[in-house]
Amino acid sequence: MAKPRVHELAKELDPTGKKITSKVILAWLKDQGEFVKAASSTVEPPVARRVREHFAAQSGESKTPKPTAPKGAGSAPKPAAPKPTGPKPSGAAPKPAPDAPKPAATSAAPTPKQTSSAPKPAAPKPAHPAPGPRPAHPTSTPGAEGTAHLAAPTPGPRPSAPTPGPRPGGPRPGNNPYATSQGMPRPGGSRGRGKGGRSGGPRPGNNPYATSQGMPRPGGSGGPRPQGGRPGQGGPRPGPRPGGSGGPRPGGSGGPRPQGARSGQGGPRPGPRSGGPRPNPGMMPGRSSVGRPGAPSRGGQGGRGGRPGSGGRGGSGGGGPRGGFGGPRGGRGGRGSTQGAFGRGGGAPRGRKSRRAKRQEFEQQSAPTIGGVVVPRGDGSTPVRVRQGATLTDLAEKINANPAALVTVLFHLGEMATATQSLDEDTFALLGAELGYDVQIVSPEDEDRELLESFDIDLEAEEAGEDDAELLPRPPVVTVMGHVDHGKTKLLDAIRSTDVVAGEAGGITQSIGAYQVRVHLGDETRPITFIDTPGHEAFTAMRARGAEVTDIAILVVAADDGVMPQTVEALNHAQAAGVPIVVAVNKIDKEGANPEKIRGQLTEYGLVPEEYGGDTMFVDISAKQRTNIDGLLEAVLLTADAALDLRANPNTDARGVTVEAKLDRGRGAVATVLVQRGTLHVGDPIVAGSAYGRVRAMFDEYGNPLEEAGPARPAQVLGLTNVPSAGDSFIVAPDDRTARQIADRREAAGRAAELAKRRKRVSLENLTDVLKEGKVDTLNLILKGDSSGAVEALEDSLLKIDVGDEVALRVIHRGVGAVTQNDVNLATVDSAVIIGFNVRPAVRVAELADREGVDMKFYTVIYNAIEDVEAALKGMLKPVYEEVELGTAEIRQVFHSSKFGSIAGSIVRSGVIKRGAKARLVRDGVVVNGDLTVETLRREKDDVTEVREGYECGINLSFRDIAEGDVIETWEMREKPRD
Ligand SMILES: Nc1nc2c(ncn2[C@@H]2O[C@H](COP(=O)(O)OP(=O)(O)OP(=O)(O)O)[C@@H](O)[C@H]2O)c(=O)[nH]1
Repeated sequence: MAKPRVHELAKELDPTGKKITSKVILAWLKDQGEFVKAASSTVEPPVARRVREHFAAQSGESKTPKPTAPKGAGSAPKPAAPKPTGPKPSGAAPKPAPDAPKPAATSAAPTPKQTSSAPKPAAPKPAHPAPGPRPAHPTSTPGAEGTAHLAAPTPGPRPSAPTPGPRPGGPRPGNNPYATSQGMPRPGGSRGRGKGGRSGGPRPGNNPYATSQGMPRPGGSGGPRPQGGRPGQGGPRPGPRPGGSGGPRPGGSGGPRPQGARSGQGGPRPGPRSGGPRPNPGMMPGRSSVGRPGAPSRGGQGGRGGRPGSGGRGGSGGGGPRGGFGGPRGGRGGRGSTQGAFGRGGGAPRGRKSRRAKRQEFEQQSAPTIGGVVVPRGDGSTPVRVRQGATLTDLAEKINANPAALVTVLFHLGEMATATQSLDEDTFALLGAELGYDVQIVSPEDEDRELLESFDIDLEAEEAGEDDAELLPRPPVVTVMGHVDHGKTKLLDAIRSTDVVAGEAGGITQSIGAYQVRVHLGDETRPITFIDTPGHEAFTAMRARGAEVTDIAILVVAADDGVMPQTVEALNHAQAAGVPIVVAVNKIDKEGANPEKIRGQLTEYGLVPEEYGGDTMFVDISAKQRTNIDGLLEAVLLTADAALDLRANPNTDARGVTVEAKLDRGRGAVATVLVQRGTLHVGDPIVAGSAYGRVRAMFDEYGNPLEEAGPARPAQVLGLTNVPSAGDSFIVAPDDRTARQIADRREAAGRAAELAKRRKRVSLENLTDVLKEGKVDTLNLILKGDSSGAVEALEDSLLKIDVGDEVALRVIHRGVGAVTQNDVNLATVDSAVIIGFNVRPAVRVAELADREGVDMKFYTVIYNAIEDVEAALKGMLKPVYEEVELGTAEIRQVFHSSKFGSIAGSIVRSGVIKRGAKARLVRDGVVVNGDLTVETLRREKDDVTEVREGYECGINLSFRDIAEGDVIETWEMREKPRD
C-alpha cells in the first residue's frame, strides 16, 4: 500500500490530464491546510482518499478507484472496507479470496477504522452462525491462523480481528491431529457471544502446538473467543457470557487440557476458550507434563478444577479437564486458567528442574492417584527394607503395589526405569519419600545377619556373650605380602619345611590353601597358621567378602631392591585392616643387599624398627637359603603376644571362613575352612555360603584325617553339596534342615543380587565380554526343536563347529517341544543360551527368561542357528595379543635422584615414548633388561604422558643399571583381531 504521489492521483482522477492536474490538486490541498511540497510528493492515504472523494464528486465519477485498485492496493480496499471489504479481511476472506485474510488481518488491527467496521461484520454473522466457522476452516492455513491468534489478543482486535464476520459461530473444526477436539460447533453453540463480539477468536486450526482446537461445545458459550488464546484475558470475559455460558463444558471439562489436547479427547481448546492456555513447549507431544497442573498426571486435581460449576463460576473455562486431566483451577478465573495451562513454574523445561524441585511440586498435589495410577501409600515413615540392587518389582512386592504403577510414578518423578532394573539408593529414597515409605537399603552383610537371625543364630551376640574363662589361646593366622618377586612364595615354602613336627616326615606335602606349622619358642612348641595364598590382593578379596582372617602380616621386602610400589600397597592394606606387621627383609644372601636401607625406607611409612625405638620387628632372612626363618617365626609369635589377644572359645559350635574350595573328581566339593571359634567335628551339619552338608571327613595339610578342628586350625572338609567361594563364612547349623534352608535362602538372595547386577548372563551377543571377564570359557546350550530328528541334526552340526581348544561348546540339555520354564531355570543356573528350532516358548516362559536374563534364540533354518553360534564362538575366542613397537629413545645422560633412583636423560629417536609402556634396555645391541616399564616420563619439570620423536625427556625405568648411549625400546601389547 504505497502512498500515492500527487501526480499519480492527478492521473488517476483525470487520465486526460486536462481538468485535474497535479497543480490543481496541490492547490486544493493547500486550501485544505495540507502541506504538500510538489507533484512528486506523496500523500497520506487518508488525504489521498479525501482528494479522490473531492475530485470524484467534482467530476461525478465515483467509481474511479476501482480500476486503479489493483495498483494502489492499499488505498483501494479501504474505500471498500466499509461494506464488503470490511468483512473480508477476516470473516469474508475465506470465501472470496483465500489470501485476503492475511493482509486484512495485519492491517486490520492497527487501523482505527476497523472499529467502525466492527459493527458491520455483525451483520453477516447471522448468516454464518454455526456454519460460518466451517467454511473458514478449509481455507485456513497455519499462517492465517497464526495471524488470527496474534490479532485476537489485543483488545482492539476483537471488534476487527475477530473478524466477527469471518467465523462468527466460533472456531472451525480443524484438522489438527493434536487437537483435543475438533468437532463442529454444537447446537446452540452460538451462545452469548456468538455474535461478532468474539468472532475473531482464534480458529480451531491446525496449529500443532495448540492445546485444543475443537469447536465450541454445546452449551458452552460456543463462540470462540478471540482472546481465548491469551491466558488471562479470556477469564475476565466470561462476564459477557450470561449465565456463565462461556463456562466450561458441561462435563466440567471446560478447562483446557494442555496435554489432553494431544490425546485428541476433545478437551477444551486453548484458543477459543477463554481459559485456554497458550501453547507452550510442555504441550508439545513428547513432553512430559509432570509437575504442571493440567498435566495428565494430576488427573485427580484437574478433575476438581474442572467441575462444571467452577468453570462456569470462574468463567475461566479453564477448569479441570475431563477425565481427570487437570486444568487450572476454575475458581481462579481467567488467570487461573492461564496458570493452569502453564503450571506452577511456567513452562520451564522439565529437564532443568532438580529432583527436589520436582518432588516438591509433585508433593503439593493432593491427588489420590499419581500419574493416573493408584499406589498404596505409607504414612510417611513406614519402613520398607529392600536389598542392595533391588528393583521396582521387589519394592512393589513389599508394598503390595503393581510394579507397572511404580514405573509410572517414578516416571512422573523424572526418573525412567523398568520394573526389573536395579535401582540405586537415591532413586528408592525419592520414590519412598513420594509414596510415604522409608525405603531402607540393606547391605549384603546385614541381609545375611538377618537371615541367620531368622534361624536364631546371632553370631555377634554369641561372641559378645562369651565368658572370659571360656576363652583359650589360639594360634595366630598369618598372611605373607610384598612386592612382586621379593620372595613371598619362596618364604612360604621355606616356612612349610621348617615345621618341627613334620620335619622327619618330609614336610607338608599338599597345598590346601592354609597350613599350620609348629615352632619352638623357648621351651614350648607353638603353632602358627599360614594362609597359603600370598599377596595383598587375596587378603583384600577375602576382606571384601567380610572375612577377617588374618591376625598378622609378614611384609617381605627384598634387601637388594628396597621398598617398591606393591610393598607400599601391601602395608597400606594391612594397616587398613589394623593388622600388625612383621617385616621380613629377604634376600640378604644377595650381593648388594642392604637391610639397613629397608629399615630406613619403611620408617617413612610408619614402620619403625624396634632397634630404632619403634614397635615393628624387622627380621633379616634368606628365603632361598632358608636363613633365619625360625627367627622370623619367633618374631611373629612375639608380635602376636605383644599386640594381640589371640583367644577363642573352642567349646562351641564352629564358626569360620572358607579359605579355598574346589570340586574334586573323586571326592566332590572339597573346601578348606579355617575355624575361628568353636570346634568343628566330623558329622557336623554345616553351611558355607550357599553350600551346605554334613562334614563327612576332614583332613589336615599332611593329608591326615582329622576328627575335629579347633580355633585357627585349617581343615579340608568333605561333604558339602556344592563348592563355596573363598571368603564365604561357614557355620555349624543346629541341624541338617536348618543348614539346607540357610543355604537355599542365601542362594536365592545371591541370585537375585546377581541378577540385579547384570541382566543378561550369557547371550550370543555378549559372549566375548563374558569371556573377557573370565566368567565362562564354555558356551552352554539348551536345544529345543519340533522333532527329535531336528534336534539331533542341530546338535550334530553345532558340535562340529571348529573353534579350537580355547573355548568349548556344550549342549547341556536337548528336547522336543516348546521351551519350558524348566529349560529357562536350567539355563539360569548354567548360564546357558536356549536355541529353539521351529518351536516357541510356552506361555509366560518368555517373561521368565527375560526376568532371569536368559538369552533365547529361535530359528526355522538350521543353518542360521549354526552360523550365529559359530560367530558367537569366534568372538568368544580369547584375544590374541601382539607386541607393537612404540618408539625408541637414546640415553644422553644419567641423573641420580634419591627419590626416583636413576633417571635417563634421553632423546626420542623414533616414534613416541609413552608413560607406562613396556620397555627394554639395549646396550651395544644386547638386551640388558627386557622387562621394564616407563615408570615416569618428564619434559623439563613436567610429568607428561608421552614424548614424540626429536624431543628430549627424562625417563625413569626403576632400573639402576643404565648408562649413556643405552637405547630404551618401548612397546605395548595390542589385541590382534582374529580371522
Ligand atoms: N638370592 C635369593 N633369591 C631369592 C630369595 N628369595 C626369593 N628369591 C628369588 O626371587 C625370585 C622370586 O621369588 P618368589 O618367591 O617367586 O617371589 P614372589 O614374591 O612370590 O613373586 P610373585 O609370586 O611373582 O609375587 C625367585 O627367583 C627366587 O628364587 C632369597 O632369599 N635370596
